[in-house]
Amino acid sequence: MEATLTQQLQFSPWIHSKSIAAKPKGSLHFSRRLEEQHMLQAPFSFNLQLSRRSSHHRTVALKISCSYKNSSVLESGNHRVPVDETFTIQRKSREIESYLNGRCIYFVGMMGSGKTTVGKVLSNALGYSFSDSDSLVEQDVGISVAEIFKVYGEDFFRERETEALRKLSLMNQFVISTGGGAVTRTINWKYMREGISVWLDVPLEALVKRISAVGTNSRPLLHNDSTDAYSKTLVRLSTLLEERGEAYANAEVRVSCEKIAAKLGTKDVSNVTPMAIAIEALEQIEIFLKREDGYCAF
Ligand SMILES: Nc1ncnc2c1ncn2[C@@H]1O[C@H](COP(=O)(O)OP(=O)(O)O)[C@@H](O)[C@H]1O
Ligand SMILES: O=C(O)C1=C[C@@H](OP(=O)(O)O)[C@@H](O)[C@H](O)C1
Repeated sequence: MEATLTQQLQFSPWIHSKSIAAKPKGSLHFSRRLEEQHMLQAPFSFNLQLSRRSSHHRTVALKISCSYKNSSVLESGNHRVPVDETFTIQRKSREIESYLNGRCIYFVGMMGSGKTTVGKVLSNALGYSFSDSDSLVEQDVGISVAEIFKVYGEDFFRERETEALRKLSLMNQFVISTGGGAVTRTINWKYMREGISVWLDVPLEALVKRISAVGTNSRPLLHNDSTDAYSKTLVRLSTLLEERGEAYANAEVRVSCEKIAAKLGTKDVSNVTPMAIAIEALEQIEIFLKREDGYCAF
């Protein structure tokens, strides 16, 4: 989808033909006639076009034109500059905030899918607080998730995880990173439905690469004594994804990293930044709200 915003700026600065002519070829140049005169005052207009493609990488087209005594004496080529993602996420956040009406956003997804990383980016953009259900459990029990699994077992952890989600369901204006296994319990969905659940759908290979980069110490379900941690992590994550795939699909919103990468013209999701994912999450949440007609602007 292309949409352009054209901004005409007219002003008449003093222009020194030599300084402009010194610019690299193809950027700005004067016709020959002007070069004899070193100083002139000419009506000078900028033409800025913000072109919006379907992806988050919008660009600004800068076209400069200048006329002197009713004849064009200066022209520039089209210059396209990427518009910073920060501008985009701030704009999207402002657009959606009143629709959200303070409801929490719950990120669900496999270990390593970016729930915490993207969650912090989004909370910052929305001016929401950020919370991580794992951290709440650790604060409640007083030891790490890995130690909880070791000392009390997974069932104990799952009970504490549900309690953390129950407490979070009473909050407003939070972005919440849930543990990768939160989707496995129906009761957890009851709590997450108080807000909007967003599934970060990341390909298995990317998950393994990301987790291998930081190690599996904090993820007890991936603990292994194998010398080849990468392949063990791959096998374990693949099994978990197989078991949970349908559960993640219960989320109201899905953010596909592969689709974002495709919009960027690549198949490599490692080029997809947390900011780009957060922007896509906002766009998909907006679509969800409009489809459900569930938003009520103030
Ligand atoms: N879009 C991304 N591109 C590259 N690395 C990422 C991206 N999102 C997260 N990561 C990295 O992946 C690892 C896991 O991210 P994290 O946010 O902790 O995932 P989760 O909370 O879902 O387990 C971290 O090292 C993080 O820096
Ligand atoms: O997938 C899982 O079952 C788990 C994921 C972990 O959270 P992250 O998704 O933040 O790693 C943590 O809740 C626990 O180790 C169990």
